[in-house]
Amino acid sequence: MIARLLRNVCQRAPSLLYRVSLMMKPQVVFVLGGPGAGKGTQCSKIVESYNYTHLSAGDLLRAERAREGSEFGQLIASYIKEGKIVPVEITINLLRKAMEETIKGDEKKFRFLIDGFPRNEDNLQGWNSVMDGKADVKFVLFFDCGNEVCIDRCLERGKSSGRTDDNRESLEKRIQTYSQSTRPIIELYEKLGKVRTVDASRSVDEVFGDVKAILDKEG
Ligand SMILES: Nc1ncnc2c1ncn2[C@@H]1O[C@H](COP(=O)(O)OP(=O)(O)O)[C@@H](O)[C@H]1O
Ligand SMILES: O=c1ccn([C@@H]2O[C@H](COP(=O)(O)OP(=O)(O)O)[C@@H](O)[C@H]2O)c(=O)[nH]1
Ligand SMILES: [Mg+2]
Repeated sequence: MIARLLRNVCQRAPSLLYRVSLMMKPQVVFVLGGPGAGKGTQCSKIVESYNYTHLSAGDLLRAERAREGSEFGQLIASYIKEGKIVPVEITINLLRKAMEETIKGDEKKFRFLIDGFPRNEDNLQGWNSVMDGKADVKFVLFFDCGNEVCIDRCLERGKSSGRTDDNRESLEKRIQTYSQSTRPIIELYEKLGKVRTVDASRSVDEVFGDVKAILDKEG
């Protein structure tokens, strides 16, 4: 009797598990750090080995800027060049849509690396008002890197990136925005015990070694 019951449960387990996975709330890791700290590079490496979808807020904004007929193209272009942070109403919609489309395409894809967001108080408020209760922020993966290294990496990237903001003038503004607006957000999460910090000034592989240790521990 008990054996039959157990066999029944075991046979049904895969479908039960599948149903549970359908109900999974999106699990989010915010990926933060200065311009050029290596957020995008490390996210690309993470998705090769872990079950995460990488969403770069900057990439989504650049795509929206390039989209024909976008009512926000001009605004986004000027904010990016000036190193300012785009009003959250625009960014949060792009992020929400990207998350929804990912989950719609495959219900098992509910883990997200949200790269380069939230960058200021406005971003955080926008996230909380739109996503609160709809997604869990597991932790912030913080790529800690000195300003000089960040600037050098972006200038090097600027030789081939075609980005309008990988130049000295924009970079000075981006670094200022990072110090004044983004660092306080990281500190806020730090107080909640939600920041996992990696020394990002080392080689890509050394940095990734620490990232793997964090992800393996966090599950
Ligand atoms: N650990 C590293 N050491 C040296 N160069 C790096 C490292 N990580 C990334 N880079 C390079 O620095 C530039 C910025 O990296 P990227 O991942 O785009 O940073 P972010 O997304 O934080 O701006 C890129 O040209 C990238 O190839
Ligand atoms: O949530 C975001 C993310 C990016 N940006 C803008 O996009 C630029 C480039 O961001 P990205 O994350 O691509 O730059 P990175 O830090 O990776 O070099 C920023 O300086 C901002 O102007 C923004 O306004 N809101
Ligand atoms: Mg990036």
